Amino acid sequence: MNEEILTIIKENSQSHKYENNTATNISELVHVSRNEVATILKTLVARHVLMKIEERPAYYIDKQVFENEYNMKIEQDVFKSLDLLLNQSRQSVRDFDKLIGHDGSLSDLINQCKATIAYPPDGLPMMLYGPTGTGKSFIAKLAYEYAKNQNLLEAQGKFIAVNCSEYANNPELLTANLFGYVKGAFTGAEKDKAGLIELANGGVLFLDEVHNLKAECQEKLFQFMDQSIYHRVGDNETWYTSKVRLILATTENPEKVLLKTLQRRIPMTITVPSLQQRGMQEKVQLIYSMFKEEEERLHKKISISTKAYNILLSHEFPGNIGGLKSCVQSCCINSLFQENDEGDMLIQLKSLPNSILNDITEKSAVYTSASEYIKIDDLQNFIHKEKNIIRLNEELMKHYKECVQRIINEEQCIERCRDTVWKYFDSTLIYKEQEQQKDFYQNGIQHILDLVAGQYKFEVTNNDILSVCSYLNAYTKDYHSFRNWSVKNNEVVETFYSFMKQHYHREYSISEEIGKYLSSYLDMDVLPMAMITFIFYFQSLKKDDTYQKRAGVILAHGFSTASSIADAVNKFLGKYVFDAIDMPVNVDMNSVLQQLNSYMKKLGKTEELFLLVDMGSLEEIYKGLHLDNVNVGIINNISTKTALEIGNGILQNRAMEDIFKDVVAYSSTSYHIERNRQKEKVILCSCASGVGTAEKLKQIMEDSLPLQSEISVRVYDYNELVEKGMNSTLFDDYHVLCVIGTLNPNIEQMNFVPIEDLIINDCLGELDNYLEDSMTIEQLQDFKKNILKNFSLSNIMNSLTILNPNKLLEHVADAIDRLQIALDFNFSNNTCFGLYVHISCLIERQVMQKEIEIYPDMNIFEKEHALFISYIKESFKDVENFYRVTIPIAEIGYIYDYVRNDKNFIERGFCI
Ligand SMILES: Nc1ncnc2c1ncn2[C@@H]1O[C@H](COP(=O)(O)OP(=O)(O)OP(=O)(O)O)[C@@H](O)[C@H]1O
Repeated sequence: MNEEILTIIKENSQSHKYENNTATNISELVHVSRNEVATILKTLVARHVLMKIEERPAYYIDKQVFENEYNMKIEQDVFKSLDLLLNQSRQSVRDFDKLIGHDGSLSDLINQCKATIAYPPDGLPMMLYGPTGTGKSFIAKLAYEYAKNQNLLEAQGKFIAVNCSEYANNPELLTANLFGYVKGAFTGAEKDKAGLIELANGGVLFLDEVHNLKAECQEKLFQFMDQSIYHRVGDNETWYTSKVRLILATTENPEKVLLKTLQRRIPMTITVPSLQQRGMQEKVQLIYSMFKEEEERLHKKISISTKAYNILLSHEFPGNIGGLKSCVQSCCINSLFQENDEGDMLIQLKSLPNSILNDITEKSAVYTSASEYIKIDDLQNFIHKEKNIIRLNEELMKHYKECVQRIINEEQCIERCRDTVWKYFDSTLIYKEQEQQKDFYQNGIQHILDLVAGQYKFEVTNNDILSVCSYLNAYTKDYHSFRNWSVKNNEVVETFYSFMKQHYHREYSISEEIGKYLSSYLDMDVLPMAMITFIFYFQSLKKDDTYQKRAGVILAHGFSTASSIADAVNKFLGKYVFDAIDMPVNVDMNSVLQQLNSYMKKLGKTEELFLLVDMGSLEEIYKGLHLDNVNVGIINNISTKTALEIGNGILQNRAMEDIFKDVVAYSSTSYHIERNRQKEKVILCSCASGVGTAEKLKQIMEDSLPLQSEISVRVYDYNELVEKGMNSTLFDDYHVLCVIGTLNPNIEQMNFVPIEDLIINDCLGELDNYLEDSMTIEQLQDFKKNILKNFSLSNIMNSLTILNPNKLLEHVADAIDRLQIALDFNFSNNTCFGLYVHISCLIERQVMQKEIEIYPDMNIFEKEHALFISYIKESFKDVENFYRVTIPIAEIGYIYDYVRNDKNFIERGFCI
């Protein structure tokens, strides 16, 4: 019982949900009376295992967890409030540990400070150089505290700070205040006075904004630095001495503002980074601690809207940490009377100072799925990420152990783990780092992900790169704890890892591959628990289209038969083609089917699945599969050789049946194809004028389709359509509702709508016949309305050609007029229209030098229709001259097809 209670309290303590650890809550969870739980809790407090917070209702915190987190020892076991406990933890923090970033961006700086101030015998002068508000004064004060704590200073040694900019207009006064003066040294010097240098004797003198020191004062100062002696102002005789550790600070480049002689006497210049350079983790910590201070000051809890919070995180404060701090304070003042039902003060977007609101730009876009308001205390969850990574391990392990103990099933286990990992990765993305901050490390990871993505056919987004970087950052920072944790849990991690391999072969292979690259490129040793985390994360990666269309899986009995074959074949093919499912040797058919069906569920929208099995009745398998809109080909008795042949066929995009037939011909395999895929309904755009025209036509059609229509539009080469007719493989994959184009391909059983019908004739009624089964009445009406709008002649011309459509039409109309005169008959409106469009596209093709060179039986056409060819040449002479093109015979052939299909031409029985 104690164990169970302790686990609950530990978990809540780790996630800072302390308030959940009340006796009542716990008694409900463990199904034991509240009194009994209260007695147990009391004993645990007495044994210093738990701390009691005596609020109403009282709650409990795991002492060890708290002590580890705050890196301190707590003597007391009972506290009146949580704030008192937190206060104690804060007060116990010594000197440099008070700096946020002491274990991060400022750790080198702190080491430099420590070494300089402790340098024997009396420390060395140091210069802190950095933009305003970055913490130079704070660091100087902490350096003093450090020296004090290390007994480097005399007992009475003080910290004296002087801001030189306050004396900018009166440099003499600064010199006098620093070095002291004697009576009569200047008007008003009524008696001798010791300077600050003397006051600081045995302690630290901090000179801020030192670039304001005039040359004279600088000279006096370096003499003091050299020999620890100086004159008071007005007395050049007496030497005074003082033992002071000097810290100087400036926002200006010391090399430009200080005398060389002074510079030489400052051996250590320490650069303090700007707020932007501190990284997201430290920003969160700063915001947290600033609001925490305000909570204490105002005796109120604070919640902040995610929008306001994200702006605080991403805004570039010119005043750096100081600027952020004043912004936090302004927010609190502006929201003093803004409360929610729980009495929390609410910081909203409107609480931000106007200067920041006016500056909100695109780059403030932040990625968080958190709820609308965040409690300041909850920000803690985003801090200590290094420890979070161990907590993440713990949580994953907990789900897995529950699965092993059969408290939850495998599916639930995977779902919970995935959820946990995604939430973790989400929280690392609260703020998108800016592009220019990409460092070598990030570039390396991007390169690795790109390499692996190419091989495994998935897409990598910028967020993926940031997420992986962020995880690996935390991982390297806390590598030792991670390794210790792994050693302790080694056995379970190993079985967990093979469990993952069995269920997610593809993601497993991706993680392994990335692990290998990380080790060879970035010298990183990725432990199995980190691999497991990646396997869960990579389940979210979007597979690219080719993978999406055709998938392959090898299913075999034996510990690693399937995965060995799959790995070998994938390596050989240089692409990830096959997933693998390893089945225990004596497993029954039901379990096989169960595995397969859950695999099919994971697969998503695949059109074809190649299922390679080692044995078993094909019939038994396909009858047990839940197939939904996917064609499945099952082949048995597979080997590495047959798998390789099939993999090759998949990559070459050969038809499933052809691939299987080839394999069966030389091996003792058999196959069965279960066609279950519903063909996609399409409208085909195919134009004699070329694929380019068809593409543009497709665009207009797509713009006209109603939003929710299940019909899509595809382009198909006109000549291929004419040549192959219904035998084209296109019809295996698609249910073609109709073809729209400039010239009828004359295929039986195929509906054709000439483009001109969409423009001039009210022939849209015909579309009803073709589309009524695939669209609702409303959708059809919308579609037709959009067509009428989008298919005006000028719109078509504008979309189809890059040439000036008005000029082009004028020329074409003239040429067609001439052709009609030569032929001595008038084309029907439809033919005219078709010819306008066709010939305009034809001219554009010539101009762009993309002419059509083939016309079926061209030689015969040339011989038999010489007269027609000469008419065209004559009629289009001006067009040819104007555009400097020559209309080739093949193109004339297609013009002839228009003319020959004209109803007036047919009626008059012409033959030219
Ligand atoms: N690392 C840090 N952790 C916590 N608080 C910090 C940190 N750095 C600075 N601060 C806080 O930010 C505020 C500004 O710091 P500080 O005045 O020391 O900056 P500065 O560089 O001396 O500025 P200036 O150049 O304008 O004098 C102070 O309130 C300080 O306590």
